[in-house]
Amino acid sequence: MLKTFLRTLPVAARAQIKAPGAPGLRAMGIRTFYTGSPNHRAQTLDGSAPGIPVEWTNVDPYSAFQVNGHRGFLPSEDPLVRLPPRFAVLEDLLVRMPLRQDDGAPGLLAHGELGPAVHRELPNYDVTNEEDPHVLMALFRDYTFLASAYLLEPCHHQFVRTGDYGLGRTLLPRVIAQPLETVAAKIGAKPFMEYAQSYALYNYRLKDPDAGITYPNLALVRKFSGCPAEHGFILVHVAIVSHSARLVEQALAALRAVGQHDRMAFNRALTIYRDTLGAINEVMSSMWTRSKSEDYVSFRTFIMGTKNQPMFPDGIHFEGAPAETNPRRYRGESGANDSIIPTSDNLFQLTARMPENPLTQTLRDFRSYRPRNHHAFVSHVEQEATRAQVREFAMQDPVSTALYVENVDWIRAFRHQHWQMTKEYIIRHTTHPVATGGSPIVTWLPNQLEAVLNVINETTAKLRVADLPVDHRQRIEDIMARADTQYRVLGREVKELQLRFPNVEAARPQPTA
Ligand code: HEM
Repeated sequence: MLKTFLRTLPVAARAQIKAPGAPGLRAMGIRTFYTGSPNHRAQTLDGSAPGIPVEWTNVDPYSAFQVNGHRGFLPSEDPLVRLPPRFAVLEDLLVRMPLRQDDGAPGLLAHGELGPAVHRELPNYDVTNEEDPHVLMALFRDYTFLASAYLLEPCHHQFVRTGDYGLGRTLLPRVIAQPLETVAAKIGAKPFMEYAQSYALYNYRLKDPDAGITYPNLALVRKFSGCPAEHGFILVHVAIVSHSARLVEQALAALRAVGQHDRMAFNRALTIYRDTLGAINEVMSSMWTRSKSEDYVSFRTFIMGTKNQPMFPDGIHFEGAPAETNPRRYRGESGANDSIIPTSDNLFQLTARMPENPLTQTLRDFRSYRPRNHHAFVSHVEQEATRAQVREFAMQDPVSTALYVENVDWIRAFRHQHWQMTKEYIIRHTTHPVATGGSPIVTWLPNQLEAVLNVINETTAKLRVADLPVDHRQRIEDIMARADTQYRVLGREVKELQLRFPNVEAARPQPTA
């Protein structure tokens, strides 16, 4: 089986794995769940984890993020918590950095001392020889934390004083810029803070290594603020994504079932997918209690991007980088870079039903800010669902149609709750027109929510509800009534908010990097 797997890798990768003294697949972050030959159930090389269908092959076998039915969108191994000792100064700066340190004392950011400390203390570490995927990922996490803290430190203080973000630092010093650029190139990321590879999914540790990835067992590695709301905000994302393995597995199972015209297998996959989305929505609800809404803006400043943001009207410069590569503009960290909703949108062919407008362009642009294997998986699901015509296949059978609608309704529920959170955590506390990822705050999220409500309305209009088995019938009737009301309320809300945010057009699209 190992031979079969090796044949699926690029030549250079094969040579490296087979080289004498090579660290082995696991140490290289390669946890495979595919055999490379079609129509087989996938197997793990160590024979331990549940398999997924083989149609999917991770495009980057070296990445610390392998998408599979064992870990879903989480990294293949829990994040590296501490950097190797040779990076002691960087480690020490990050420990002293948060507004409130672990011992309760104010950290460097609290008094605007991070910038001077970077200039005074940080050497220009040479990272060109770093190859271990987990060390690379930890370095990426840590340099992106430091870069964002450095660039946005003045904005934090201005916001605390005046409620306005003012201007950020625009020159990223070479001691951060150069190693960050090198590490980012090695892992195929943009050299800026990102949701999966830095802020959220590579930023947790297990309090008890033998217990599972559940919220109570999670702690943060890096922080900007150190307040409980920041802890809750980041780790609820991780707890949500801990359910994603099921989705990956069942998305592929559903695609395969369509290919084989296997109605029972399709309905089974959609049932498990639906119930997993239900569980995800439940964890999402825990955000309300685990991260207090009134505290969100106190740590949010540090996850802002440099694209479409008034704090960086001319972008930022990487010191020492070739002139033609400056200035840079990158979207900030955002849950929009999570892969659960994009995968679901693609599986149920919702992305294709989003309106053609700049807001939908933004949705696609967000998809490039994620690990290579996440991006490839999201695209793979889109291509395969389009090729197989998942929606069309579902519509040929009343129970499949009901299951399709019940899944889409959980996507609606996610977006609806998420929109309530955005109003409560952000819009209630600031008139800043742009979200951390650079999207216009009052129109972008409703663009997608409205499209999903449209799909529910269109699909249920074609369904003979009376013919459904009784449990589906009740659910579909509830879904129809709710979608109708939410559609009307959303339209009214957005109109009102646009009046309150006349400056929302400030979020005009800008070129990336
Ligand atoms: C207090 C909690 C949250 C708030 C205030 C919030 C806020 C936002 C905002 C403002 C956006 C717009 C994009 C941008 O940043 O420019 C966004 C997008 C997004 N966020 Fe969140 N978010 C929260 C929690 C979460 C969680 C826990 C997840 C789950 C992983 C998540 C997933 C997403 C997704 C998928 C999008 C894209 C929306 C779409 O496709 O319609 N968010 N979020």
